[in-house]
Amino acid sequence: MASVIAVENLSKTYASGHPALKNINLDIQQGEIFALLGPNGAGKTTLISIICGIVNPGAGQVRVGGFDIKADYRAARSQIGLVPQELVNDVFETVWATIKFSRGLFGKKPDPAYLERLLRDLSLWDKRDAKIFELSGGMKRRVMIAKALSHEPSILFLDEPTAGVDVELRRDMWNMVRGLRERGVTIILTTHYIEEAEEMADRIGVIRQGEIILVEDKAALMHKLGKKQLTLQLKQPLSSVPVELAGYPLELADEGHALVFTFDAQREHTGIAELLKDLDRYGVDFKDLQSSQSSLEDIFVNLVRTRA
Ligand SMILES: Nc1ncnc2c1ncn2[C@@H]1O[C@H](COP(=O)(O)OP(=O)(O)OP(=O)(O)O)[C@@H](O)[C@H]1O
Repeated sequence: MASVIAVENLSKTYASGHPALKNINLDIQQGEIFALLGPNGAGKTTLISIICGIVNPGAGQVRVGGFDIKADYRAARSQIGLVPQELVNDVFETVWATIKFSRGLFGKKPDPAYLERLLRDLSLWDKRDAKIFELSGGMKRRVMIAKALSHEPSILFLDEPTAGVDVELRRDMWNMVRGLRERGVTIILTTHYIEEAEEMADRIGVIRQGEIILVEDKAALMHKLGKKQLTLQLKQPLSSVPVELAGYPLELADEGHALVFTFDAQREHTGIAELLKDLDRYGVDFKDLQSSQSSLEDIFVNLVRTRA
């Protein structure tokens, strides 16, 4: 697959002297949904802002659709739609005027049919003649999305798209993102919500203190790092793991009422059969058992913690 965004050796130090990005290398593939995950202050917005030409890059090179963001700014920028974290709208304009104007900014020919479809998709058609200040917060956010898509970009950036939005809007957004992807639009989203990355992304990048510490196919990431746990509800509580079972990765939980065995689900030999035999041999009886797969959240927390 062709890469639509190529970031090479990108570093950024703000005037304050803060190194926000350190030698970032990243390729975004055409048509993928890429989730950039990272804690507060990791550099997500800085990276997006540089790619979109809002913040000056320091060292390094960024190409969008083959165009250098500095030398060919207009060509690069016209391919991008950006939904920023904060709401920025001229509040006295109508919804319709706002998106019509935004399209015009990119030198695109008027296309009322396209804009109508856009507003309908975002459940804003009924509000087309309303002024922005008359809208609810969620509707204003929808207008931001409509604005970002008004010039039919092939790449859409969503910076924390669902921070503070209700369940319904979040679901609508996810549906919209999937619909856009089906039409070949490349989507890059930043998020704190790991469930969002888990639900939406094809690939996940983790950024921490200005460095990309991991880029991986979501499925491969979960496959590679995902551990499974077997939880046994004990008939009699234990005060400690019996010494005879010390060789197993076991932990007590639920105040001694449960025994948790962590294993690698990818290995052929999980050790479960031996464990169950040994539990029987050493008289540890259980009344129930269940297994669970670690979520991307567990993986992410572990990753950030182990690198800290
Ligand atoms: N204009 C600026 N001047 C100086 N420092 C800045 C500026 N903008 C951001 N920073 C700093 O750069 C670092 C990265 O900030 P950035 O906004 O890119 O992080 P983020 O990952 O988007 O965080 P969040 O999840 O909180 O939005 C932070 O330490 C921040 O304080």
